[in-house]
Amino acid sequence: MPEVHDPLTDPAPAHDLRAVLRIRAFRRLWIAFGLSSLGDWIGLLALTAMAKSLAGDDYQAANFAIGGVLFLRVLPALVMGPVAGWVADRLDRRWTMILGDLIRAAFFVSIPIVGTLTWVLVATVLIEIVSLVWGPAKDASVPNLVPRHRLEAANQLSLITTYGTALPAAVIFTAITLVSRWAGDFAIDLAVYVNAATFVVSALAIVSVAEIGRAVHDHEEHPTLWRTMVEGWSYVTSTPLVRGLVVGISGAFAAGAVVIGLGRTYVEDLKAGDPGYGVLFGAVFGGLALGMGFAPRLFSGLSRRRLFAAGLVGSGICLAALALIQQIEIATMIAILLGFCAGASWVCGYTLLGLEVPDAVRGRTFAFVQSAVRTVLAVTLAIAPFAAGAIGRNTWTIGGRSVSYNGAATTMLIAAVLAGVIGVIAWRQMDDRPGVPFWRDVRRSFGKTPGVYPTTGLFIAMEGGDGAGKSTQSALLVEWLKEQGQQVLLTREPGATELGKTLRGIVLDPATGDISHRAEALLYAADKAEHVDSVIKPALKAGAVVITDRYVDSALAYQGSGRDLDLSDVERVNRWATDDLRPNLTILLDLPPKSGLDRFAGRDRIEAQSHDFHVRVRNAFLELAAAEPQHYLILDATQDREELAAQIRARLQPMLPKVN
Ligand SMILES: Nc1ncnc2c1ncn2[C@@H]1O[C@H](COP(=O)(O)OP(=O)(O)O)[C@@H](O)[C@H]1O
Ligand SMILES: Cc1cn([C@H]2C[C@H](O)[C@@H](COP(=O)(O)OP(=O)(O)O)O2)c(=O)[nH]c1=O
Repeated sequence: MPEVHDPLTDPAPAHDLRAVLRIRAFRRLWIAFGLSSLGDWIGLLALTAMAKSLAGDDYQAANFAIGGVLFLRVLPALVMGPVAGWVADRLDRRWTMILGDLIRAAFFVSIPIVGTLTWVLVATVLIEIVSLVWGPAKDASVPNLVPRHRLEAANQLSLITTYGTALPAAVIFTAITLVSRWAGDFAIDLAVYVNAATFVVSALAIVSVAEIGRAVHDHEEHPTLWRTMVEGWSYVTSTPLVRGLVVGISGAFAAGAVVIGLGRTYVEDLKAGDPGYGVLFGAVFGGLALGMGFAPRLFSGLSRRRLFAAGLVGSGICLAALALIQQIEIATMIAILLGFCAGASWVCGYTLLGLEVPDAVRGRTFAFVQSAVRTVLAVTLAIAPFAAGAIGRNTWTIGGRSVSYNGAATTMLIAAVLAGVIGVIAWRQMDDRPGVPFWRDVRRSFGKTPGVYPTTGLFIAMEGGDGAGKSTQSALLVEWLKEQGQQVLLTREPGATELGKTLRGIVLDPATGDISHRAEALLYAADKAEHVDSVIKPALKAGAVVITDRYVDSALAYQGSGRDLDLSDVERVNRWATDDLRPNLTILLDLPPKSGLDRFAGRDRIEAQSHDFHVRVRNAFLELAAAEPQHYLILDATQDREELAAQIRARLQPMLPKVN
């Protein structure tokens, strides 16, 4: 693909992943990185399989060998993570990556040639150490290749690629082992060679990215792992919600890790061999990707906290089913479901952490979570196979029938119970909708219709807390749109119609006092119904750009989450009221509630609600946006007016109706 555009002026929105890939240098680095990740996963599968076969037929020895490989994979990161970053900062990044790839390729080639278990283990550690320097060199060069506003999308792409390549790796591994089954152990050797080849190709790809250049030495301090852990720990332990989240996220990881750690012997017990292992591994990671990608959208009406805890309990149930149902085809289905549940929890946990942890400690908290997850991963990967080996193969004779029950399945069952217990504890600590039965929530949140998006004109909603700057930005936007020759209508809720004015008087006048929350929701909904029918729809039909200052999201946030109403009830009422007409784009001006309310002095009936109420409202807005990112532009409203206006214009430019 030739470089036909300037990445700085690419009009695509900042979160558009394809726009990052249009940047040639980044695209090449990404290809190299994708290949290395793919190679890494194939290598992991091949080395565990090799460790097993080198350990011989002894169940215990095989489990110990696999546990050893997996544990040694994560050990260097634990011990040397921060040091590796420091080293990477002092070397030429491009050469670090090229040599890193070549060295890893050489180590992988050496493994089948030497062919001893000791060398498998030693080489695993050495390869991992090289990877540890390679990773930060790559991460640090990305900001030099992409413009600032695309950095987040670039990071997201890196993350997706790191975990996403596990699935094709599993497919390739399975294919190699199936095709060359007749070749015995050579199949595994072949997988290791394929893996080495991916590193060589990756090195070649990096040779062509001259832009990476020499590391600009910065003096930014890298906090030690120890300090990160201590600071994160003190914040996490003193905040119940965050404590629940961290324990839960670690639990979700541990559930996945148990399957990976025990998978090799588990499939052996089911007589499914190497191809079976590849399939099971791919199933867990495929499910994980599905859960991360689709669960929040699939259950968009379910509170994130509930989805988080439900995912954990679900992982536990799947793990138990996996232990009890000893049949490879069914086990594969369950493994997908298990990955899905763990992925749903993981992504909700991360979103919630992002929402609930204040700016000042967020960096440290995330660093703590990363370290905690690595530790849990290392411990689980190491302990699970050892526990399985220690339990061994058991056969009991009950009533004349012999029942065999093996260490791998027993250990999974124990882990299942632990995951379930953690899920229930997380549920208890975090449930934000006590009294509303879970299944009713699920039923209502599932399988919603997608809503109606206008095809003539353009419908834009401004949303955000009180004082976020919606009126200011709406006015600036109207001015710009008119300059572009657009027909524009600026309107607002509540109070844009005659009926609306009366309703606005009632809902906002402090003299109204406390009214039933359902009545309040219905008054706002009545204002919307009149607004949509008599103002918004006719203007859109005439081809205008309609900007509304507040719309349905305000009702979902203020009445659905601020008040103690059922979010899905509020949603249904509002869908009905608006004929399910949705904005083509919602601009969310995000601001901590206090900053917004400090911008002015008077308080109407809603603004006078408690601080907690406004925090719930803010989080609800962010969750709505996170569930459907393609229809949202989230802006940090602490920026100055002009900066905000420029970002809004950049996002809207490609969406505007054609002017004759
Ligand atoms: N980006 C900004 N930075 C600082 N103050 C702002 C900004 N945008 C608006 N304001 C001020 O904040 C107050 C609330 O802005 P307004 O646009 O009325 O918010 P909203 O319509 O969301 O309630 C006004 O006094 C406005 O001048
Ligand atoms: C549209 C809408 C607004 N509201 C609230 C949010 C605001 O506090 C108030 C509208 O007040 P308004 O003064 O128009 O908004 P702002 O303070 O942002 O300029 O009504 C709801 O609770 N539900 C809704 O559906």
